[in-house]
Amino acid sequence: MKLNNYKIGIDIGNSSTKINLNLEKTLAINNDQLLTNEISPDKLLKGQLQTYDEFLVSISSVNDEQKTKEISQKIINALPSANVKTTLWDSKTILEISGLVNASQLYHFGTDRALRIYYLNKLERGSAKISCGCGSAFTVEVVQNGYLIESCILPGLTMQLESLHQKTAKLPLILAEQILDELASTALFSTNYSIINGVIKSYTAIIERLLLEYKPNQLILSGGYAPLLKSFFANNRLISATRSLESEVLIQLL
Ligand SMILES: Nc1ncnc2c1ncn2[C@@H]1O[C@H](COP(=O)(O)OP(=O)(O)O)[C@@H](O)[C@H]1O
Ligand SMILES: CC(C)(COP(=O)(O)O)[C@@H](O)C(=O)NCCC(=O)O
Repeated sequence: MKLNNYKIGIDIGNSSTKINLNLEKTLAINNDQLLTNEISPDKLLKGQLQTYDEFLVSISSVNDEQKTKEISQKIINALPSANVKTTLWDSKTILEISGLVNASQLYHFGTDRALRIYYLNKLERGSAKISCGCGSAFTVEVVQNGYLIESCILPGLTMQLESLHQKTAKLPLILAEQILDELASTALFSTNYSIINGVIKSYTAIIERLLLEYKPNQLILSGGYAPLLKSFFANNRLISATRSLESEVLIQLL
């Protein structure tokens, strides 16, 4: 008899953990909050628990072993104890099964990057495909015809905004969530305008350059800041924002 499976993808980033529930929805929970509070089973599955015989949990993490264990255990504890099967993925395994030709050069990559490369390399061949991870860090992966051909890592949006404030005497702290409101209300060339303009263009200029250089037929922004960054490109049909791409791929790996 076939078991009635419920699949859960857990993508543990540097700031937050994305919990994908059976490809139906994704919860994003701050790691510090996850570590200090219990997760109620109801928050996780809203009473759907009883209808499933088996929970398949697919986990990846860019954190150390201890933090990864603590975070995943918190989530697993919120599931019914019977029939929970977990798989913890590492970058080497993800890249090997991605079929990427130069996979063996990339085993040091973060698992989030390996999951995006896996996704890009399963798309049809020919044109370049590009992913940008827009989370704690901003990363770029360019895949074409089975090879990774470009890679960048730079500070993420919050990291840039916080470091400008913390490492200078006079620059204010701007929160990522305030960017659109602030741009709409601040005076042209104000300090806030200049900070936002500089930080956002550090990403959009890279993206424009990638579009020119590699002429991709898809450029996928993922991570929490993906929709915000996409809003700075007027109607570019090649650019999409999929916040929970990595946790969806984790479910596809099962
Ligand atoms: N699906 C989501 N919905 C709402 N906010 C999200 C989502 N995913 C991430 N975020 C938020 O986006 C910001 C960047 O986080 P994220 O992309 O998860 O970075 P990391 O992978 O480095 O942890 C965080 O404030 C996080 O809470
Ligand atoms: C680059 C990263 C910090 C991005 O992490 P994130 O912003 O998704 O939390 C992470 O993928 C990582 O630690 N990578 C290891 C080095 C590498 O990918 O080359």
